[in-house]
Amino acid sequence: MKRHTGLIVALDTQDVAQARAWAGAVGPAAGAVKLGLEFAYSAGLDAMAEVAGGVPLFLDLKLHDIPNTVGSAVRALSHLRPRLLTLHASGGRAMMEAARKACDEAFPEGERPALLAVTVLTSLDDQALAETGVNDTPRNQVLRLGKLAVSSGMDGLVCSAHELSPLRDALGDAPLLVTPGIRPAGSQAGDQKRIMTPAQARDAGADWIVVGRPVTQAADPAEAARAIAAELAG
Ligand SMILES: O=C(O)c1cc(=O)[nH]c(=O)n1[C@@H]1O[C@H](COP(=O)(O)O)[C@@H](O)[C@H]1O
Repeated sequence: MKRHTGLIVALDTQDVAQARAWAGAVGPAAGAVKLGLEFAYSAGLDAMAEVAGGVPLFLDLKLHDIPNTVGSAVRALSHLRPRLLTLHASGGRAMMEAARKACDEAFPEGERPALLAVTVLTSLDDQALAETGVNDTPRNQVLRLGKLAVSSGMDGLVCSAHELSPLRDALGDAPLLVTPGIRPAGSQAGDQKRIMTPAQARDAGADWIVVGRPVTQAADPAEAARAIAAELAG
């Protein structure tokens, strides 16, 4: 199946004016903008909806706590009306089910965010994952957590593009698969370990790619976002 792959730009900054300027610049090329922990802890949650403006908001708060706390946190976020919301799959089944229930109860039908379970961070390679006590490859751990997350009611997963093909084989077309760790040819990997280019991620079956620094640190972020959108459409 030929799949449409959209671009999400990660606006990682503490500066509200900067985030607003980036959102305006990349908005025409991006299907959504992502605001995460750095922005939330500095500018606050209400600034997130304001900064996104008319662009759909990916609220990347990576919730990870006991079920009661995560469920309550999801309820407390409902006024922000994000399109996508993250939590950690490693929080376990009961935590994800509590998030699902809270989301279904607190958000009106048709305005519920897609709940995305983060599997294995794209900054982890085999060795770094082993140091956390997981004696398996990132690929197998992503598959394990991905199956758990989908069977716990999650709408999709955050994973690296390297795991897309085994996830599609195991879980089919339905789950939204969202891949950070995307680096256009020639750009710096930085702290990302499991990386692919936009076109490679598209061909492997991503619904969305998430790109931050290669866009926001470019001389012309609007042009960088346009070039990635063009690569995805090509
Ligand atoms: O949940 C995420 O969005 C996420 C998960 C993950 O495994 N890896 C990852 O990089 N991210 C986020 O995706 C963005 C990637 O940014 P760049 O590395 O600058 O392109 C950051 O905002 C990360 O917080």
